[in-house]
Amino acid sequence: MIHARGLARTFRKKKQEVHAVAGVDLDVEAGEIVGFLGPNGAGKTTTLRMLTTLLAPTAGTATVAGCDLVTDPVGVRRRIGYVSQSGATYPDARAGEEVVDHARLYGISTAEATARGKQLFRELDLDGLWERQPKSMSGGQRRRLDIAVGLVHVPGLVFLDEPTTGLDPQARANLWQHIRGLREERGTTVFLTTHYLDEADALCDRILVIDAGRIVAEGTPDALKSQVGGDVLTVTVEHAETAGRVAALMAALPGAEAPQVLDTRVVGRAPHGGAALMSLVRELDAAGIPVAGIESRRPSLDDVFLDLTGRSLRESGGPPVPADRTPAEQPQEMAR
Ligand SMILES: Nc1ncnc2c1ncn2[C@@H]1O[C@H](COP(=O)(O)OP(=O)(O)OP(=O)(O)O)[C@@H](O)[C@H]1O
Repeated sequence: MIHARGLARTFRKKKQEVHAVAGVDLDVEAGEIVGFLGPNGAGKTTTLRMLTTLLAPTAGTATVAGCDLVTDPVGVRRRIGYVSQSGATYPDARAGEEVVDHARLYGISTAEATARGKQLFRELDLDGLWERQPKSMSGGQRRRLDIAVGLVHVPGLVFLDEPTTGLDPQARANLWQHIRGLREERGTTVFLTTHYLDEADALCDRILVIDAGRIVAEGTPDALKSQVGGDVLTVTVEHAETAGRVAALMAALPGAEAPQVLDTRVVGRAPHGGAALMSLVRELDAAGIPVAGIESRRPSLDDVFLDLTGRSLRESGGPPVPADRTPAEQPQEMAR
């Protein structure tokens, strides 16, 4: 459904070139739900804007929904839906009109567009808002309206740029259900960006991780998590001055990696977390170190992220990487 090779986009900013997307290869098969994850400024939106023909690539080739991105952009546009981060509805129009007008652009009759629009309003919990102006809707309602607009022409491939940002947990869960339903009932392929790791984990068949304009990992959520060696051990000490001794004990566990000390928290990784935890508890006890909490957990997608990008996705927000610096030279935002 999407096949891109060497896709790249460079911007000039204050006399400096920024390789927003620096040669991306990606393949998305029909019927897949694929999540595109990366820290702020990694190149997600730029990639989406290229794949949806809104931005010309500076290099590379791609076919999207069977059409060549560069030589047949109209063919691409006919076959896709795109819900941008900022949305595309006019604040003064009527919500229902927006949906119907969008469908009409795709040659759908007013009657059919209205029926589809009303069904989407029901599914997305927008019932009763058909006549409402977007400017008087809540942020979450407007987001769901954007999504209704992006889906009303029943595209075979949908691009969603952070679809659930600003939605409350119930609205997010509804939308996930709707996205799964699109795939199950209509075989729709979905390519989405998100900052929510639980969303990527719960919804996506496969995840692509982009950092500094390059794909740095891809796989199913489980495969990515199993790449992270060992379980995550966290000990919270009562007095920060004892954290160093705890880190030394943790580092001495069989197969452990160098732990991090974050004030009163010591975080490390070791294989077989349960057994490692038991032996750590014994040693802490023997050393007489007072502990406020101790836990072992399976690695999460955030741990995968931290491993791959040196940053936590939740706390990312770093500056763009100038073109003359490699991803490895990117400033590390968070102490590891
Ligand atoms: N029109 C533009 N002109 C100059 N630089 C740009 C432009 N658009 C994007 N960039 C830069 O390209 C890089 C990638 O931006 P992009 O918006 O694709 O990142 P992103 O991964 O979508 O980030 P976020 O998660 O914050 O939305 C950033 O450094 C950004 O500042």
